[in-house]
Amino acid sequence: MVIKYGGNAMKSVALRRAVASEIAALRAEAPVVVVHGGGPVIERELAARGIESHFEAGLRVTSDAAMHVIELGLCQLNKQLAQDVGGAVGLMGRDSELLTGELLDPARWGRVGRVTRVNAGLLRTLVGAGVTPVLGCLALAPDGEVMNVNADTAAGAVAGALGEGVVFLTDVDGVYRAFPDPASRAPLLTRAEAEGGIVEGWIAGGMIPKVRAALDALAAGAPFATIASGMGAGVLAAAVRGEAGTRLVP
Ligand SMILES: Nc1ncnc2c1ncn2[C@@H]1O[C@H](COP(=O)(O)OP(=O)(O)O)[C@@H](O)[C@H]1O
Ligand SMILES: CC(=O)N[C@@H](CCC(=O)OP(=O)(O)O)C(=O)O
Repeated sequence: MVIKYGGNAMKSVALRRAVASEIAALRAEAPVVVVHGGGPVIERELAARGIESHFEAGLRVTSDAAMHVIELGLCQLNKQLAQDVGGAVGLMGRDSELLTGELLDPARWGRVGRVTRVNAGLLRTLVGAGVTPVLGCLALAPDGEVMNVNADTAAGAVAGALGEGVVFLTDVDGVYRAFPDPASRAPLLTRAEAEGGIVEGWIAGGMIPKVRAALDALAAGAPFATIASGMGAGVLAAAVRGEAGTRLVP
């Protein structure tokens, strides 16, 4: 299965290690591919260099200078995560064309792209050799340079290409029908409900790319796609069993 890891669920070293050990424990049941972002690391690295960045429709507008810094930050995080998980190899999407794609609209977003092809064969080879791929979300653009891909989008594309289930770990227990009330968590959410939620506005901000990536993964053949919390012990395993989080259904 594919585990997407990023955002607030990696804000402290203790949390990062806790999530890594939950991911490592899951491998006793099924092989795992980790796809990660690193919004907090990116923010920190850009701020340290005085590079401002903002989001357009949930995607970070990425200048060439920002792209350079984002790659530095995410590559280092990638090595750290692979080490935390153990028995893993850290790679970026641009390595061996693991993730290739196209730029969305350079006039609007700079070097932001979407994934059109996944080197699923290499991921299967690594998993078959008993190694866990830990894949950073930066992909190869048609011009041979790196591009910035939202990590949820990248994880959804990987799950779809592998035909495997995906869990998106985040800082909330799933999709809430009345955010921020956790009692309003939807255990199941159909495509129609999710699309309605985006239009009506109760699914907003960073939840939109997660829901869209989950629906895209399902459409591409992933057997399940669940959004769950990376903040609590045991939640990941429960989410895989369908006992935590929000499972998107067709
Ligand atoms: N209906 C909703 N249910 C839960 N969270 C929501 C909802 N709508 C918007 N959100 C927001 O989405 C956030 C998760 O997205 P994001 O911050 O991008 O996560 P990550 O950084 O883990 O990828 C939540 O923390 C919450 O603020
Ligand atoms: C295009 C775009 O927005 N890319 C994201 C990539 C990292 C990411 O998605 O990280 P999280 O999963 O931690 O949010 C960004 O630059 O923040």
